[in-house]
Amino acid sequence: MEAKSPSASRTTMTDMVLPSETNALQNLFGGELLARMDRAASIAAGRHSRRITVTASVNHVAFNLAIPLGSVVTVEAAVSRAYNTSMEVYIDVWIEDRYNGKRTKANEAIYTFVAVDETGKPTEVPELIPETPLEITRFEGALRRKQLSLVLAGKMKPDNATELKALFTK
Ligand SMILES: CC(=O)SCCNC(=O)CCNC(=O)[C@H](O)C(C)(C)COP(=O)(O)OP(=O)(O)OC[C@H]1O[C@@H](n2cnc3c(N)ncnc32)[C@H](O)[C@@H]1OP(=O)(O)O
Repeated sequence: MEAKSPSASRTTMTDMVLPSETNALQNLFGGELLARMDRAASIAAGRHSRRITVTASVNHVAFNLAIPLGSVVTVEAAVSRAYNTSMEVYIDVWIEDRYNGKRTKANEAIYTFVAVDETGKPTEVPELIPETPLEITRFEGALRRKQLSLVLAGKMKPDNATELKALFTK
């Protein structure tokens, strides 16, 4: 399988915030944003693997900035690291100023997707080769995030999480 760069999976979805998608403060409801991020990340994982992909884990979400009703919201997702059958997908969320078009980063999230065959069995994905400094930073941090996710899910013994342990022993 030929290795791919993050740009091969980059997925950009732009939409606005409607009244039915807001909370009591008239800001975008968190669950609605999670769904938008999941859709963009699923497309990115599919573009990298050219397989059916399923969400295995939501590793991190930060709702840093409330997104008001009427905002133009852009969700950008790209695979940040690929393993055997799983892929980490990094998602950045931006809002756009109505008058000058300036973009502000509102949120970010990290999801794990697994490529599966028609029976739902995990199947191999191409290697990912990062190119830009940001892609390299995200690639390098991905293994400890995978180990943390597996430890929290009870799928890895903490003793085997070498990258994660290294964070505390440096
Ligand atoms: C787009 C959507 O919303 S899809 C709907 C929501 N998602 C789903 O329905 C998925 C339901 N879950 C499943 O089908 C299965 O649990 C799967 C396919 C995710 C994993 O199946 P498993 O039998 O556990 O497979 P297995 O243990 O071999 O793991 C497969 C890969 O996932 C990784 N993985 C599994 N769980 C996690 C986790 N919690 N965090 C990070 N990685 C994980 C494994 O490390 C492995 O990666 P690798 O092959 O790259 O090393």
